[in-house]
Amino acid sequence: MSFDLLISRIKELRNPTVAGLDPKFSYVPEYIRESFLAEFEDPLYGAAMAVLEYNKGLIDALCDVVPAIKPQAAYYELYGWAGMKALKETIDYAHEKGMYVITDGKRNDIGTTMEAYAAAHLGTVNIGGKEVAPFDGDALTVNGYLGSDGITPLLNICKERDKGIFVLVKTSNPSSGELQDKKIGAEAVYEVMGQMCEQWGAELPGKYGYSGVGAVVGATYPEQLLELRAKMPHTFFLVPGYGAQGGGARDVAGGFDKNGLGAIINSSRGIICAYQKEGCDERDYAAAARREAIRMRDDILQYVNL
Ligand SMILES: O=C(O)c1cc(=O)[nH]c(=O)n1[C@@H]1O[C@H](COP(=O)(O)O)[C@@H](O)[C@H]1O
Repeated sequence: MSFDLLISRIKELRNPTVAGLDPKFSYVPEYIRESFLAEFEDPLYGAAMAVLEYNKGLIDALCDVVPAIKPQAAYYELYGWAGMKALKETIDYAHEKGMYVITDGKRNDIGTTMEAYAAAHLGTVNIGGKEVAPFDGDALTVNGYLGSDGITPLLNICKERDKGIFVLVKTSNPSSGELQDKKIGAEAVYEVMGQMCEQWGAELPGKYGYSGVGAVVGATYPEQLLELRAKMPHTFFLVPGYGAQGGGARDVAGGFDKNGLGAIINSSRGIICAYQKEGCDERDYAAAARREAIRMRDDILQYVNL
């Protein structure tokens, strides 16, 4: 009921990073796109299956180096029901290969509806007396700005099924300060949300000192990352914004504790589009992703005592 599983895998591979699987169709190598679109009459189905093939190649190349993947749900919803099938099969395939899965859904709603999101992504649904897990990710990104009603249903499921959540605290995007930096008394909105994460997490303690309620803090705000690390000692951070959004290894260093734990750094385009950046043969896309994942790991480990 915490991030113990994720942290164990990070320690085992000595790699505090996660590969974001945000498979925009133009990132999928042309030879895969063409073959799947030719095979299936329904373009949405063909596209979704091409994405799945691309993801499997990436997972095969990354699974012994990178502890986790973070599929971003938007890129699967894009292909309708077939995209949902691709998301589920991506999650299952990553699990088969020993990877931890953070479903990036940024879900939020009022209590009863949030229960449905929680059951869909982390829990089970009872159908005719049988408990079935629809997506079965290990963790889910969520928006906590609806307050406790939107978080409590997740805590129950995290407790029962050993899952975790990452709550948006200080996001990486340029306009995140429009609301998140506003002051409530002496504190910024993101600090208040950070304290709420610490409180929610008290119900889900973990053996490394980090609870099952994590926080999203962007690599593009290194000062806030450092500040929040000190103020949120029991909250594990998911740190997006490395690479394509301009964040570097020095920027993310403040997210870690003295044991080299406390954060996992995400790169999506940087890893999955590495072959385009390298300008190598598109058939080497998975090997290029692996090279970039290793480079990223070594880059970050310069600043992290893991
Ligand atoms: O929750 C997230 O993962 C997230 C939060 C945030 O503040 N900023 C952010 O970029 N993300 C996600 O992290 C990924 C970043 O992708 P790249 O910029 O390509 O590495 C995307 O899937 C974003 O949706």
